[in-house]
Formats: sequence, structure tokens, C-alpha cells
Amino acid sequence: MANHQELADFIKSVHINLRLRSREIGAEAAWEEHCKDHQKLEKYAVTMKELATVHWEKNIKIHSDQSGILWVVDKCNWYFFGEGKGLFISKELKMASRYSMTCDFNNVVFGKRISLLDVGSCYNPLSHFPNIVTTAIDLEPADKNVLRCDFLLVEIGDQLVVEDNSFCKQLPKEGYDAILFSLLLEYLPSPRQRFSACKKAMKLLKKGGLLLILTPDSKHETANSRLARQWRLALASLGMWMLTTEKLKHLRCFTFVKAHDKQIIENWLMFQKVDISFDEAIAIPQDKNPYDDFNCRETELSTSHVDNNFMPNTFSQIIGVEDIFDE
Ligand SMILES: C[S@@+](CC[C@H](N)C(=O)[O-])C[C@H]1O[C@@H](n2cnc3c(N)ncnc32)[C@H](O)[C@@H]1O
Repeated sequence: MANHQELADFIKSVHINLRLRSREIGAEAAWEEHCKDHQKLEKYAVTMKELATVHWEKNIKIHSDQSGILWVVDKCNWYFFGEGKGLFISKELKMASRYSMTCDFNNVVFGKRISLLDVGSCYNPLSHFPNIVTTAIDLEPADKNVLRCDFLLVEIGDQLVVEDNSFCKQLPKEGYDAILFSLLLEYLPSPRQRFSACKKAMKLLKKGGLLLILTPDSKHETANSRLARQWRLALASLGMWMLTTEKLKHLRCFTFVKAHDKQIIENWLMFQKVDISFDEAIAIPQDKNPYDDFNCRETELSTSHVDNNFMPNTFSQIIGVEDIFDE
């Protein structure tokens, strides 16, 4: 078994190589090249699974109330079976009345178990929770229950289409109660690709459905608040309200809800100061990192401060829930 640092270095080197390559030849071409490197993708999958299940698992046992995965389960239970959904509906109604509009919630029905699409799942960590039925997809699955799929390319249609070799060809439109992007967006090298992933999530979610985003952030509560605001506006332009944002020690966790009526959120957006194009707005601090200290292209690297945020784990305390509608 490799040690934690070796595994972490390899993961970071893959992310950084992809970002640097994307600067050289453009994000689309770099992505295509990356996806053809099956050996690297396979090594990434095995490494990520080992990091999470062997090394991070130990910490989860000590801090069981603070793991990223348990945060997701907790948030889903709060939203679908606790007060979250009702809270959201009353807020959206209040917002509708501000614009003299009405909002119809009759077509929103969720079952007793949450259907959740885990994008970039790696090893399907949510498979053991009784309230959640997962569809787990990944570029390179690390578990037999994960479907092979490039979320950026997958088609959207009437139903889930899986080919013989567990290749997911199509996902169902408005087919999911919840979608999870756990450490997914920063893997994608450009803001446009991240925006396009969020756009796809919007199409796949039911109205009133939940998009949960976990992204590495080890800085203090407000350090990345400008970026967080950009994300909020970009997601709003797609028709999703930011419901909560919580800063854990190494993570920022967001929940967004697909609006029941897109017109209401469009009205809200008209009154916001928007100084960036939405498809460039899902930026991350690493986009501006020159990586001057990144000399070795494959397995070894001198550590980058920003990318260290990804490591070593996904825990810490929850320190607050923001009210979405109060500026
Ligand atoms: C940093 S790992 C996170 C794994 C897991 N979600 C977690 O939180 O521990 C990112 C994962 O996203 C997958 N991924 C990246 N881009 C993807 C895409 N376009 N479609 C599907 N999976 C993708 C990678 O293969 C990798 O397994």
C-alpha cells in the first residue's frame, strides 16, 4: 500500500497537468487528449479510491459527524424529509409575490427514497445509505457499480440508456431528485466546461430538485466569497437558487435548488450587479495559479499551496447556513 503523500501527489499531478495542457492547446483539445489516456485514468481511479477508502476512512471514524459524504446524506435528509423543501417553497413564494407573480408547486413530487445522480463518483461512496438510490457515473469507474460515462458528452433523453459494457449513453431528462458534484468541478480545466456541467445538471434535475456541490477550500470563511458569489449568479442564470453555503475546514459545500418557475429567478437576476459572463463565472483559484513551481510532469511535484487545499481530507465543522434570498 502506497503512503498518503504519494497518492495525493499523483492525484494533484493529474489535475495540474490537465490545467497546464489546457492552457497550451485549449480546454476542449486537452480534455479529449486526457480522456484517451486510459492508463492514467485507471491509475487515477485506483489511487483516488485508495485515498478515500483507506486513508480518509480512518479520519471519518474519528470525526463521523464531519465527513463530506455524511454532510451530503444529512443535507438530503434535511431537504427532502425535514424542513428544507418547505422552507425553500415558502421562500420562492415570497419571491414570486415580490414580482407580483404566482408559482405552481403541484407538479413537484418526490418519492420515499431520493434518486441521486453522483457525477464523478469514483467508487460510489453513497451506495450504503437506505434513503438514497444512486446512479453513479465516472469517466473511469473504480467500482463495478459505477457506470462509465463522460458527463460532458452524455446525451439527455427520455430514459437511462446503458450499453452492455456498463457504458452510460444517455441520462433521463428531469429524472433525478438530487445531483452530486463532489470534487468534480475543479477536475474540469475550464470555467466553460464547469458551466456546461451545471447546465446539464439543471436539465437532469426535477423541479425543486437539489444540486449539491463540494469543492476544496481550506481558506477562512470569506476568502473565496467573490468566487462563491460568481457561482451563485452563474447557477441563477441557469435557473437554480443557491439554498445554502457552508464552509467546512477543507471544503466549501453548496446546495442549489432548481426553481419551480424560471421567470422568478430571471427577475431576481435582473436586479443583481453582474460584471462577468456567466459561462466564465464558475472559476476556481487554481485557474490563476501559474504553477511556476511545477517541474515534474507526472508523479512527483513540488507542492502547490492552492492545490494542497484538495488534500488531505474533506472534514471539518459546519459553521453556518446562509439565507438564500436575503442579500
Ligand atoms: C477528485 S475525484 C472525486 C471522487 C469522489 N466524488 C469524491 O468526492 O471522493 C473526481 C472524479 O470525477 C471524475 N470525473 C471528472 N470529470 C468527469 C466527467 N466529465 N464525467 C464523469 N466523471 C468525471 C474523475 O474520473 C474522478 O473520479
